[in-house]
Amino acid sequence: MDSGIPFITIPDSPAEADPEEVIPAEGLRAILDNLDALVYVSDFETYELLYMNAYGRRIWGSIDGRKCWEVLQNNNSPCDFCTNHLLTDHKGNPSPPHVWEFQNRLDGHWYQCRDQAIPWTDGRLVRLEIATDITQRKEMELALKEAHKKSQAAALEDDLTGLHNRRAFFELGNQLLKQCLRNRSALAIIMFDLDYFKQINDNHGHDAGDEVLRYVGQLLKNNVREADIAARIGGEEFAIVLSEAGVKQAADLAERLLKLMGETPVRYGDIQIRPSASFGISMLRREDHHLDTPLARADRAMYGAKALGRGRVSIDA
Ligand SMILES: Nc1nc2c(ncn2[C@@H]2O[C@H](COP(=O)(O)OP(=O)(O)OP(=O)(O)O)[C@@H](O)[C@H]2O)c(=O)[nH]1
Repeated sequence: MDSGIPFITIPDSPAEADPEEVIPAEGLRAILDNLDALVYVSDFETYELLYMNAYGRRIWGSIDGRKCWEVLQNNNSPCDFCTNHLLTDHKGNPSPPHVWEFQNRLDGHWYQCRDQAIPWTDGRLVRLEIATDITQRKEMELALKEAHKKSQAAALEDDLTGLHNRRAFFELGNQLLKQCLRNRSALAIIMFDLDYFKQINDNHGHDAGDEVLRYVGQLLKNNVREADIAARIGGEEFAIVLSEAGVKQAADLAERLLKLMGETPVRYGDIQIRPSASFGISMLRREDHHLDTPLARADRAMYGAKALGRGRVSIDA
């Protein structure tokens, strides 16, 4: 089929047309074929393509005897996202244009489509789509969204260890606390502080100290459940919120972390550092309404562990 349209008139129908305003087919074809947009027309019932401008024919070739879904998507049946049903009302009259965005499954390009039911030259209603390629804009939007997500994540992440930072610890920890209060389930807090960390810095340098902190971060990532919150809340201070965990579970985890610190040394150049830490544990109480309160009890217990000689776990009574 020739992709040109016979005489089309502006305004509405040939009957009302002023001969002065009739645009010859060549003129109309020139306009449509030079648009930087895809324009096509298809039959509502048969999906047969009745017209496609040069923009589309350059991509998909001849439309002769082909259906829109064969040409545009290389499908064997109508597209599952076809919008034809949105283009007429329940009486079968044209609805306002439907504007939407979609990604072509064949070429991956994004298009903004403006779909509309219009009367065709023989009077029947047909589908008109005008689609503009918005791939560049879409890619920019997606890149921006990704960057936004990353910057949001970075604001909650501790740069050195990749653990949650202090802000994230309180934000997420308080959410967990409220959930546990609502469900009347247990919640445990572990807090620990590395022992004699100043000496590590003094003896081996600040970079060696940083390596120890990274090592502790990795230790927590490997041993703390995803549902729990592990954070670096100060220079050499860490804390973990364990949801639905009792005191024994928390003490077991603290003992395991302490043991692992002793067993697997941190390698820094040709030296090995075996860090140690003092742990304090507290349990959520019904009257706690903010993480500050059980954290302060875990902190007290931790100083108890320091006072008792370090490298141990102390539980808030
Ligand atoms: N390398 C490194 N050191 C840090 C960082 N943040 C804090 N520190 C150091 O951590 C040390 C903490 O020292 P102290 O508070 O005296 O604690 P400690 O030496 O661990 O002694 P105890 O806690 O009593 O066992 C200080 O020397 C800080 O400079 C960091 O990000 N990197």
